[in-house]
Amino acid sequence: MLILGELLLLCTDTEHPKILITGGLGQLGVGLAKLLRRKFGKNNVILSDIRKPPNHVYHDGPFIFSDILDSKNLREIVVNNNISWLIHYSAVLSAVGENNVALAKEVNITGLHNILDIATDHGLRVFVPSTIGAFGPSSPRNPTPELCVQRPRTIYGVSKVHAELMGEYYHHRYGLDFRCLRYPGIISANSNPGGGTTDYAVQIFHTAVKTGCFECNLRSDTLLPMMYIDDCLRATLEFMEAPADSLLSRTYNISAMSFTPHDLVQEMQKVLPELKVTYNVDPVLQAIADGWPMVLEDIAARRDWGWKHEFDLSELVQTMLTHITTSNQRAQAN
Ligand SMILES: NC(=O)C1=CN([C@@H]2O[C@H](COP(=O)(O)OP(=O)(O)OC[C@H]3O[C@@H](n4cnc5c(N)ncnc54)[C@H](O)[C@@H]3O)[C@@H](O)[C@H]2O)C=CC1
Ligand SMILES: CC(=O)[C@H](N)C(=O)O
Repeated sequence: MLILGELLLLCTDTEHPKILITGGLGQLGVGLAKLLRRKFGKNNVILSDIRKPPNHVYHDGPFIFSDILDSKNLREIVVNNNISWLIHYSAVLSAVGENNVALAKEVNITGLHNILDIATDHGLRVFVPSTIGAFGPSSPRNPTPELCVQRPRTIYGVSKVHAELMGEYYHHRYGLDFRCLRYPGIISANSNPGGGTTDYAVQIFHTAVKTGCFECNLRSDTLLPMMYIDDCLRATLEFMEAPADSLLSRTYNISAMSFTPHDLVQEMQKVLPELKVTYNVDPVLQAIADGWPMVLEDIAARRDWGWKHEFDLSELVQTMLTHITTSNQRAQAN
């Protein structure tokens, strides 16, 4: 006969999803693993990547090597660990992708095919993030609705539209529980961005605190949708938990705020009045940003599964500066 403790353990094990995060050592994966582990238990969330994790990540919970291009190995990991949710974070982002189209095609398209096939074969719930980069210059840019023309001009954007369409196709054709959010540019203090067009909005905080100045690679009036990482990760968890019958769509925009470099600098100068910012525009990045949404409309996410952001520009700036200043002080003290 089972004693109460064993019974409770069995219930928790069956109630909690067993989650694999691919590409987990990038800007977003470690934070998501922390959030999911808090909710579902440390051992129910496996972080994976093709790189060696820093010590604190290795000791925080299960980590394994997984190359999404090795479909046999990926399948073994899913089967051996009884995975039920797959969070597919591996990707080559917009700026890196324009410098290496072949790599972006392989990781973002071939890799995605492996993920969708394995998720379908094993009945997984699969999350694939899309991006504001899935829109292009012919999309309405202010605001950009959920459903509109999508003709991106980057390999990153093309591969993300492909992911949205393939995932929705697998959902309708094979019943795959595919879920996709179009993230804005994500701002985080403890993790670095992986080579995108919106990276300036993270780098500016670190450089400003360290040196008091910053050289921005986008024009001062470039309006783009952005979100603080805590909102992004919470949205991902809430969306994954949403009952399937509440989801009228499988791909949603999510939005929090839009700002230009000028707006961001003005807000930062309220705390760092001496901050000096100069502009040295990168024409490749500027052309990408000029084709992306200025404001993302997210009515459907708010209506269907209750999405609500918490951080606006002033909260973002205060939180980022507090985090960075505190961790710099801690590093200096050690
Ligand atoms: N960070 C952002 O502002 C936004 C991110 N997203 C999406 O969210 C997801 C996560 O983004 P980030 O963490 O910022 O990306 P990132 O570029 O920081 O990290 C991507 C990770 O993928 C890994 N990776 C590359 N090739 C791989 C392979 N063959 N097998 C397994 N892993 C591989 C890399 O080692 C890296 O750790 C991506 O799909 C990205 O497109 C979408 C919109 C905004
Ligand atoms: C918005 C994104 O998808 C990413 N941060 C990028 O700039 O490529």
